[in-house]
Amino acid sequence: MLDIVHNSGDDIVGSLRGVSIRFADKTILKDVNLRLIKGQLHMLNGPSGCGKTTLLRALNRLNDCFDQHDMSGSICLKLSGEQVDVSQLAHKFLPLLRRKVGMVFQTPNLLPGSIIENLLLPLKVVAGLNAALGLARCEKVLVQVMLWGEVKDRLNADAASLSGGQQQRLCLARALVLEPEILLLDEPTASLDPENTEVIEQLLESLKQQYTMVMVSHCPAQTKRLADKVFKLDRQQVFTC
Ligand SMILES: Nc1ncnc2c1ncn2[C@@H]1O[C@H](COP(=O)(O)OP(=O)(O)OP(=O)(O)O)[C@@H](O)[C@H]1O
Repeated sequence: MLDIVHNSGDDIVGSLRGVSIRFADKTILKDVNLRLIKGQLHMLNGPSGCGKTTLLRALNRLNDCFDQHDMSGSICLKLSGEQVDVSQLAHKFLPLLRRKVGMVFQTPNLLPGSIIENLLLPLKVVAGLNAALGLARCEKVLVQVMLWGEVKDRLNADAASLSGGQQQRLCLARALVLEPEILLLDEPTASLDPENTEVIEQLLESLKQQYTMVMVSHCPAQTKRLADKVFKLDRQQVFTC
């Protein structure tokens, strides 16, 4: 079913048409059609194992990392003002796609190293930026994720010494430092206590206008607090609420 929303074409930053995804002989999603609207937080809900993470990963082709994966249909994203058919992108463009479509995972997955290295390394490897140029950008994103005040005096400390909530904010900063346009968030508060969950939720609320977000959540209250649009996944289909 096509998501019928009367948005001007300019507002649509993503269109999935007839997307089906299989792992080996198991169909996970079948003939999915949906639209992503600029600056909105789109929430994916649904029972465990229904394919929420699989759908997220399709948007930046992370499912390609797994064997026996097969996808058909088209996923068009508007990136840097141009329509890109993600499903047809050659492998050599995937690092650029993943830079523009950043992802934050359920549990913080920091790189081994210091706080600042967690930001400078992706900047160097993915964006080719040297440390001198990168530092200003690191400060900007650490401010953006409300972490600067807590880490500015210990940027060279081991990132693993941060609390769980701080680590998750650093993971968000690591995605933001690459200047993405779309953010994929896979249950980003699942491993956090209520206090840290609230901090991350405030943060996501503040990022809404600047980024188009697609997020997975199992929590109805969180969905109510954050979502501009809800997609419910069930029995291989996606329904717009
Ligand atoms: N790399 C993979 N190889 C084979 N099967 C996979 C792979 N990734 C996911 N699956 C299968 O696809 C189905 C959907 O998984 P997915 O992780 O997308 O569900 P989910 O809705 O995010 O679940 P949860 O809410 O429990 O995190 C599951 O049956 C899972 O076992």
